[in-house]
Parts: sequence; C-alpha cells; structure tokens
Amino acid sequence: MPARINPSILAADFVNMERDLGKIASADLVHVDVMDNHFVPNLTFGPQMVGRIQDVSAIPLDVHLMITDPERWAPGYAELGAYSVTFHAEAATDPVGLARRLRSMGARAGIALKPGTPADDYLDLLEEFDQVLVMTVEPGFGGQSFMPETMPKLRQLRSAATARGLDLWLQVDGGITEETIVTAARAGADTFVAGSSVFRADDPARQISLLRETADLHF
Ligand SMILES: O=C(CO)[C@H](O)[C@H](O)COP(=O)(O)O
Ligand SMILES: [Fe+2]
Repeated sequence: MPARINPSILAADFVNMERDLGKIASADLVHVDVMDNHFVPNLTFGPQMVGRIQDVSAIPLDVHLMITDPERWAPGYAELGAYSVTFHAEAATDPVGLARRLRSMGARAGIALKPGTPADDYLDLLEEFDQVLVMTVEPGFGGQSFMPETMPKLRQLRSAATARGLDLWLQVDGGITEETIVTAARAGADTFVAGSSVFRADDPARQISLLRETADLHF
C-alpha cells in the first residue's frame, strides 16, 4: 500500500480555498484542521466551512478536530460526510463511545495524541479506532519543526498494531517535509499530513509525489 499523503489546508489561502483545493487533487485525502481557540490557542473554522469544502473537494476529507467537547461536535462532521474524523485523546471523556458513534455514522474514527501524551492507555483499545494520529508538533499552528522525540511512541503503536494484525492507519502531523518523512516512515507511519511543505512548494502536485515516493522507499 503506497503511503497516503494528506495536505493540510491550514497552509492554503482561506479566501481562495476552492482554487487551492484544486492544487492538491492528486493527494489521498485533504486534511482539515478545526481549531476552537480553547483546546488550542488558534481558531480556524467549523462545520459550515467544512461542509462547503466537502461539497467542492475532489478528494475525501480527513478532519482533525483540535477542540474541547468532541462528544458534542464530532458527530456533526461525520454527518456532513467526512471520510475520517479524528478527535484528541486529551479532550475526550469517552473516546471509545465516541469512536463507536462515528463508525456507526459511516466515518473512520481517529484518535490524536499530543507530543506529551503517551500511547500506553490506548494500546488495548486500538481495535476501536481506524487511525491514530501522532502529533509531531504541538497542535495549534502550521509551519513548526518536526519533533523526533515522538518517534518511540509511533514505533510502539506500529508494533502493537502489527502484533495484533490490525489494519490501523498511523498518521503523523506537523513539520513533515521530504527529509522528516523518512524518519516518520521508518518509525511506522503510513499516513502523512503536510501543510507548509505542499502549499509552499512551487508545484504542489510534484511535492505530493515526492513525499509519497520518499515515504514508500523507507516504510
Ligand atoms: O494540525 C496541525 C497543526 O496543529 C496541522 O495539520 C499541521 O501543523 C500541518 O502543518 P505543517 O505541515 O505546516 O506543520
Ligand atoms: Fe492537523
């Protein structure tokens, strides 16, 4: 299975979103960062905007919720047709119940871990999720540097998934470039979010291919 490359539209031009979505049509999924200015100190957009992105995007949506009270808000993103809905472990009060609800609505369910959040509490629950998002920066902003100290957690998750024969996608998000993607692929990631490195490239489609080929060489 080739590496999945999910460009983050946090690095797109928000007033030219449809144009910028056109630049990433060769990607696997479009990564949509929802921030509420409570869980993280930044604010992006909510269901109305994500619904319009869903309407005009040629590729499915990978929604990353950086919000408090995901039990209240996450199902709305499944409802509007998002392919995957990922909420933060640190914000959820009933992660398994929420994942089951998202799956019952037809979405893939993801759980995200901030750099300082260990995976240990979730290792016995991996069957309940379709993907685990290992944050490789502190959530809140694009354009930050990749944190290699998160790689032992990724290796731990990959070993647990392999040992149990799970088809669990392991996603990394933050500071992914053609250099850092090598480290993340070697540690077991198969799904890569890249904002700045795709949208700041002269040719985003070429950058998507380069990232995919580089990850495939090292997985
Ligand atoms: O979730 C995020 C930030 O919280 C973004 O998805 C992430 O930062 C992508 O941006 P970049 O590739 O520029 O680091
Ligand atoms: Fe993200």
